[in-house]
Amino acid sequence: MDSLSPVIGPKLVVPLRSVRRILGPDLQPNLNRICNKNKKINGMHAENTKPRAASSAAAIDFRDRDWKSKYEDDFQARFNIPHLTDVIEDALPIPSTFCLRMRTPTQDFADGYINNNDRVLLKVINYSSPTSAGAECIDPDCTWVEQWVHRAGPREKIYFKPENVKAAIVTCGGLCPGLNDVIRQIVITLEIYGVKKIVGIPFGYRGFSDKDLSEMPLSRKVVQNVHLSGGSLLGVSRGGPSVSDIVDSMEERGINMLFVLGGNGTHAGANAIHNECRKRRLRVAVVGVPKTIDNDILLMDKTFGFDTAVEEAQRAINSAYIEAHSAYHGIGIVKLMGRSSGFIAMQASLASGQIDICLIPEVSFNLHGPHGVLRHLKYLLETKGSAVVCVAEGAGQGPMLHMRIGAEFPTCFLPHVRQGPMLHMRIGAEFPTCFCCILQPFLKTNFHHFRNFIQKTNAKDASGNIVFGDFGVHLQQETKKYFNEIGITADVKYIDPTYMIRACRANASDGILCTVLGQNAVHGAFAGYSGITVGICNTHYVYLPIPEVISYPRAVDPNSRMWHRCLTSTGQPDFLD
Ligand SMILES: Nc1ncnc2c1ncn2[C@@H]1O[C@H](COP(=O)(O)OP(=O)(O)OP(=O)(O)O)[C@@H](O)[C@H]1O
Ligand SMILES: O=P(O)(O)OC[C@H]1O[C@](O)(CO)[C@@H](O)[C@@H]1O
Ligand SMILES: [Mg+2]
Repeated sequence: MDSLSPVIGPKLVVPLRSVRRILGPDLQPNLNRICNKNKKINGMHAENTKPRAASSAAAIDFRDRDWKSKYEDDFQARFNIPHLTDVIEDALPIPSTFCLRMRTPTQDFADGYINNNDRVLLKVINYSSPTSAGAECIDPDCTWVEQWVHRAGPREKIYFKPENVKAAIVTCGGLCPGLNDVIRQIVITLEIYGVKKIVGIPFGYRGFSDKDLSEMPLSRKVVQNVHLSGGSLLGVSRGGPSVSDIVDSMEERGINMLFVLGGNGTHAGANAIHNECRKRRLRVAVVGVPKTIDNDILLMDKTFGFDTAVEEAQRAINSAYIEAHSAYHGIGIVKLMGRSSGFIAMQASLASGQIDICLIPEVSFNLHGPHGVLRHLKYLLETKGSAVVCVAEGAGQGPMLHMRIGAEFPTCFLPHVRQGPMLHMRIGAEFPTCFCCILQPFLKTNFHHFRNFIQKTNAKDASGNIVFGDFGVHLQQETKKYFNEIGITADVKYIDPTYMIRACRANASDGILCTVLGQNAVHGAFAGYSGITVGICNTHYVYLPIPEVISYPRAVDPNSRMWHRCLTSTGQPDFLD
């Protein structure tokens, strides 16, 4: 297959540390060598720099007549969900103690169990061409390939006797609307199975090691009304003890079911805890519930809290609109969360219909220059009299690099990533600039053209996440400066509702999502699964192996219908030279 043929797949954002992890120890020196070599040849024309690994070592040989069935088998193996019996041969099932039967059963009341072989289709669109908007294709012909994942829900056989269970719940990372709803449902469902020992670990993973923090006994009575307020009953934190210390602590406390509520960092921790438990041959189920208002977890329709955050953001946007609309030459700027994904900003802009410019991390833009954001603001003041800008926290931190693996990015560098997906990386913060020069001949966009990005801070939070400079403040200052310089009056108002959109109670749709996810987490643990997480795919609830949902953060696809709808709604041009 021609290495430059248009193979289109799902989009991904890969931070540098992930690139290094994906490359593996064998290929890492290549990355380093390319970077070092490029430092020496700095100044050379990009056209003259031939990448070492430009040839595509295709992951799939599409000439093989069986490639499709091989792909489907491989997919099935990847999405197989780990079970206690994989390592503990003598773990025997017992009939489920989860029962909704009425005291006087009627004939039409089904048990409601899920068969272990039930599956949900992950991708439901049959794209007829790689050029169809948002197409996710495996091969150049965009052949229909079935991708099935495990259906979530209660099983007829369970692998834990409720009287022997000590279940623990921990909430990690930042706050998210709905945490209390999930905690509540986990506790209620555990009690229906007959579990008596349920505890909360205070303040995230930290609660496993901090001797001053004691576990919180939980029962239906304790959690009955917790969903009526936001935050987490248990508290949250970033950073914390090592995985082996966490598992030591679990052994000491006799915890054999652990429910972990958190984002991609928390899930990486949960998977490591699951692996450590396996290594020690412990009969423990570790089940995650994805929590992130950023909606940056792969494969799911959405994560809980996201809808609420978008809804809360409406108030800030509406205030910005009123302020801007009521002022002479008013400009309202609203900054919303989204470290590496612009879902909140995009959806909030779409929902409000009041946004003129939406800036997200996944889409590069120039602030200054003839086609920059500031020039467009001037145009909006001249034509509309006011303007409202919605900016995601991670926007403007550096130009984005978009490459299709196989077609533009050498697949030999990414042996574990399937042919076809797009790479979206923030140059500088997530992708080394020197490596980028090497790839320049293959890139559609010349990243040298982008300028006026915010200064890198190099700061990290306790979990190792990059802390970005405040682009909202930067945009406000640059806007004021620009209009001052060109002698046009502009009344610039900046609203930062950052914590207000997440420190609130879940709305009704998130409330339902949390309820179902919490219940399914308990069903998964009792069914003997571990190292899994729960999610909603195409409106159905599923169990997924943790590594598959956190291999990189989910990002807005700049070629997706949704981003195009957002552009249609705002009417903004691209801000490229
Ligand atoms: N690779 C990892 N292995 C083990 N533990 C991790 C890993 N990454 C993060 N953690 C732990 O997971 C917890 C939460 O991580 P983090 O602060 O990144 O939040 P998160 O789960 O990604 O949620 P949010 O969406 O709010 O950022 C922290 O206690 C951190 O120490
Ligand atoms: O200030 P905190 O608590 O670290 O949380 C902020 C972060 O939370 C998130 O919403 C989710 O990780 C990020 O977008 C944001 O950077
Ligand atoms: Mg995270």
